[in-house]
Amino acid sequence: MFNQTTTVYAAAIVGGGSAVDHMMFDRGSAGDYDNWEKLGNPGWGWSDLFPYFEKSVNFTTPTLDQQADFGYTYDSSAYGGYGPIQASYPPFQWSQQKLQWNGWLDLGITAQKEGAGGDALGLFWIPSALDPKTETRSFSTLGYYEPAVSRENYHLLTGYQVLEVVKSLCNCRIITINANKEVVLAAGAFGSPVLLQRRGLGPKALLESAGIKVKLDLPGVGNNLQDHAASILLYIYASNPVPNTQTAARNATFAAQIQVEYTQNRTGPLTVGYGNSVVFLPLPTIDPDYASLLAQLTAQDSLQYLPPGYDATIEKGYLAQKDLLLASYASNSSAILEVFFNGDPTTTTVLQKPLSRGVVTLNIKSPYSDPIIDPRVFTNPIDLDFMVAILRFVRKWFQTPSQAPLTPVEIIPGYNVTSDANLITAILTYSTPTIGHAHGTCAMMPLELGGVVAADLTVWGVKGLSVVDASIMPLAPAMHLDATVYVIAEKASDLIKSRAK
Ligand SMILES: Cc1cc2nc3c(=O)[nH]c(=O)nc-3n(C[C@H](O)[C@H](O)[C@H](O)COP(=O)(O)OP(=O)(O)OC[C@H]3O[C@@H](n4cnc5c(N)ncnc54)[C@H](O)[C@@H]3O)c2cc1C
Repeated sequence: MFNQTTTVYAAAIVGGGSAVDHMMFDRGSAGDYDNWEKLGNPGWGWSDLFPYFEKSVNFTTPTLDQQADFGYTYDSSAYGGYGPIQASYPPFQWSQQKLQWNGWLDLGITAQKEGAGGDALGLFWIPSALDPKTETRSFSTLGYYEPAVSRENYHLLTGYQVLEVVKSLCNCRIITINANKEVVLAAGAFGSPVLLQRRGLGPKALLESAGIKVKLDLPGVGNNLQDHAASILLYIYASNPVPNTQTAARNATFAAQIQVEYTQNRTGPLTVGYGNSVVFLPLPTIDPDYASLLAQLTAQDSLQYLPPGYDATIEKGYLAQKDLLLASYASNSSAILEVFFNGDPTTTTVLQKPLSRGVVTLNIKSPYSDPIIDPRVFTNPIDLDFMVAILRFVRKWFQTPSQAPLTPVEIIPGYNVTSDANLITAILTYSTPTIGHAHGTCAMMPLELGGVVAADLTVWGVKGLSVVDASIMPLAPAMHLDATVYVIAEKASDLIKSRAK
């Protein structure tokens, strides 16, 4: 990013990101999924996906005491099922979080009873992927793999890396696995496109430059990379009551106490993942001047900001996405900003619907080594304008009467940074291109829009090969991705079973 290299996180473990992530378990708004359907994917709108959300999760309601202590609200009808992934609220929250919560109310943000019913907007609680019986992480290995492990036709090979899809390689340390019916790739937004490229399925020019025989020129493979880039607003609370989110790091006695409390009672701060409070806001709420920004975007030649060498089909697909994004930005029911907060003053402000697009390619000099990831965040300058509006808005939150008892003091970027130009410099300095939400690199879209997989998740033009992971999401939804990745997998299982008949 910005001519620098940076660390990109990708889980290398059975269970993938769900085994290591922050356990925030939420869903996007209905319109985010409806946009997928509008991009030429019948069966992928909110009403089609809702049954799979219900099927994949088992939600446990917080106790009455927890509701009274922390203010948890929920609507069980958004969850329904008795699925493999446990969602629940931890029996602890930091007291400072209440003041932060009230700060949003001071700004006129509406508190929602529940965000999982297709209306993930405003201020609301989200559960953790947390088993309430053990107060431990609930994730795909426990929820989906372990119940199936005893099946004779199910084998998990650990300690191996997939090098290529279907190729005989004679080497004693390399094994070949043949598929009778279908190969399903689920290597994530960085892994899946590179496996396709190694197989000769991808942008022709890239494959030729890597010396790979082109089996099918599929320009979209590895393109359309999106993530939720975030800027950090570093505050301290000068009057921060102890204990607070920092106490365990600074006080060994407290750290030991909370460890004992967790081990003995399964209560206390160690039951909390990252946190359970979020605010998701639309552009009109954040930026009073949003109409002129959108007029600029309408007039903008946005194709000039795409990665060089984009194929005409991908450009067409991007313009279709831009039309949907313009409508989303103007709407009060589509979020562009997320702030997740847990009582800590350091705040991550996350852009939910970026215009910029990145690229994942194999390393042309060494196709079997790690992929080359170019997130290209903020390459479309309007993304920076969004971030400027976002930072200005979130600063107001720190200045609300409710937060005053904590005495917030801005450290980064600092109160003297006020002009657009200086805020942009700060954003470029203090941002991360990823919060682990990479997606879009094997986009589910029609071939003529630069798509890689069809609405049944099979790779265009290839028999018996499908992709089932976050890489198929064509357009960034406003949420943390895990719950939706489970939904993609649940729907894929129905699709695979129906074509196996
Ligand atoms: C630090 C971090 C925090 C996050 N926090 C949250 C959160 O709180 N809530 C939330 O909802 N989401 C969160 N996410 C995002 C979420 O975890 C991911 O979006 C999600 O796991 C993506 O699922 P996936 O199946 O597409 O890919 P992954 O989960 O990445 O799974 C891909 C799997 O394929 C394996 N793989 C890749 N290449 C190969 C190969 N060649 N051979 C063999 N195996 C291979 C990988 O090891 C991995 O196990 C977070 C992500 C990160 C990194």
